Amino acid sequence: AKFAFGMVGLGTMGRNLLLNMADNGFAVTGYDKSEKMLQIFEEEGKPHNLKGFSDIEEFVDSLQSPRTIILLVPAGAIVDSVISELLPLLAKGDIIIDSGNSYFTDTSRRSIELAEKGIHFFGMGISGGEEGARFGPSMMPGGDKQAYAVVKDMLEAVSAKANGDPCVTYIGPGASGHFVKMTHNGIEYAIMQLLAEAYEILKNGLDYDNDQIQQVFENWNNGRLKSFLMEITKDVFLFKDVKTGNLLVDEIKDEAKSKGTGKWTSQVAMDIETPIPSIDAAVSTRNLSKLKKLRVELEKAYGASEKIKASADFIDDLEEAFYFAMANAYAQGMHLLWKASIEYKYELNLAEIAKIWRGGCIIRAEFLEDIYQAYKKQPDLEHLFADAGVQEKIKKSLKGTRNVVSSAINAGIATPCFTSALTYFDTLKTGRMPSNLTQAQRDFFGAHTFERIDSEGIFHADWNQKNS
Ligand SMILES: O=C(O)[C@H](O)[C@@H](O)[C@H](O)[C@H](O)COP(=O)(O)O
Repeated sequence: AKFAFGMVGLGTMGRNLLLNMADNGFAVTGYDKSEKMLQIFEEEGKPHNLKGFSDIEEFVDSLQSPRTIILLVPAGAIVDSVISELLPLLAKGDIIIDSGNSYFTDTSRRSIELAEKGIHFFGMGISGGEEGARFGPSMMPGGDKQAYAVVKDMLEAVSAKANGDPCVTYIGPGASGHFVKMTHNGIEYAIMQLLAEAYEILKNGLDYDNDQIQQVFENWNNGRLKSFLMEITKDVFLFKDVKTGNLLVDEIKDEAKSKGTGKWTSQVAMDIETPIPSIDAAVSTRNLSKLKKLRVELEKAYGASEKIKASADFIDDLEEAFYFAMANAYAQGMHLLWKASIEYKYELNLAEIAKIWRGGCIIRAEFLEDIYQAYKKQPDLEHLFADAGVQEKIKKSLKGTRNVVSSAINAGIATPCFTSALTYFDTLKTGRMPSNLTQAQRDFFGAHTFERIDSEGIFHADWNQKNS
C-alpha cells in the first residue's frame, strides 16, 4: 500500500514527527540523501516497521495521491533546491508543507510559484523542539484552505493537546503560518530575556545563591507564571556539570547565539510600524552579549553593578514585574499579528492562535488562557491591554514593577526587557504624547509640515519669523 505522508529530511525533528505520525496510525515514510540518517530512522522506526528512501523518485512514487510531502530541512536555499528536485515528479493537486523556520516572504514567493503549477504549498511553523515533534508540537499551517482538509486530521492527531483541544489550526492564506511562527519566536526571545534579567537581579542584585534562585523559579512555576520556559529554567538550576560538579549553567559562556527569527520579527515590526520594544531589546541584548571583550574592559573602566537595597517584599514585587513584562511581550506580539493580518491580508484569528499556543510550543504558558479568552470575547481587539480582564491584572502589577525597574536602574543592573516593557506601557497609555515637539522640530529644520489639533490640513510655519 502507498504511504499517506512523506517527510523530506530525516534529522531529529523530521524523524520524531514521523514517529509521532506512525504512533497515531498514519502510514508514513521518509527520504534523506544521507544513508546514515536513513539507518537511524529505520532503527528508531522498528516498532512500526518504518522504511525510508534515499532515492527521491522511489520516495515520491511510494506516496498515495494526492501526495503530501512535508519538508523539515534548514530554512533558505535548501528548501528551494528540494522543491525543484521534487517538482518534476509531482502532479497537479499534490501538497508540499515546508515546516522549517522559513522567512515568510520566501514562503509567499514559493506558494505563488507552486500554485501556478497546481501544487498546494503550506508554510507551517512547528514549535516545541525535538520533544514536541515526538510527542506533540504546536503547529501553525498557512496556505491553501481547501488543501488543508487533506492534512487536518493528521495534524490534529499528532499535535499537542491543551484542555483536550488540538494545538493546531488553519492559520490563513499564503505565508501566514510562518509569519505567526516567526512572531512566536520573537515572544520566545523576550520571555527568555526576562528570565535572564530576573536571574541577574536575584544573583547580582540580591546576592542569591543558586538554590535560592532555583526556589524562586520553582515557586513561580507553581503560580500564575507557570510556563514551559519557567519550568526548564527551574530545572536548569538543578542540573550539575559532571566535569566540575558545579551547576552546568555556571560553566556556560555568557554569549547568546541566535538563528534569526527574533531579528526578523523586529525588522518586520519596524516595517509595518507596530513597535515591539521588548522583543527588540531581547534581540539587541543577544547581540550585546557577543561583545564579551569590550564588556569586560568597560566593566573595569566604569565599575560593576551594585547590590539592590531590597525592601522586605521585593521578591513579591519581582513576581509582579515579571508578570507585567511577560504580559507586555505577549501583547506586543499579538499586536504585531493584528497589524500583519491587515497589512498582508492574512485574516488571522488571534483567539485561535492563542488557543494553539497553550500547549506544545516553547512559549506555552498559563497566561495564554487569558489571552485566548480576551480575543475570544472580542475578536477584533486591537491590543491586549484594551481588554478589561487583563487591565485589572496589569494595574495590580504596576507598583511592584516600578519598584523593581527603578531599583535595578539605581543599582546599575541592566534590565532592557523589563524597562522597555514599562516604557512601552507608559507611552502607550499617554493620550497626549510630546510628539508635537518632534513635528515642530521636523518642520523647523526640514519644512516637513505638521497637522494642527484645531483644524484639518497640512501646515508649515516660518519658524525664523519673529513673533509679532
Ligand atoms: O518554537 C520552537 O520550537 C523554537 O523556537 C525553534 O524554532 C528553535 O529552537 C528556535 O528557532 C531557536 O531560535 P534561536 O536559535 O534564534 O534562539
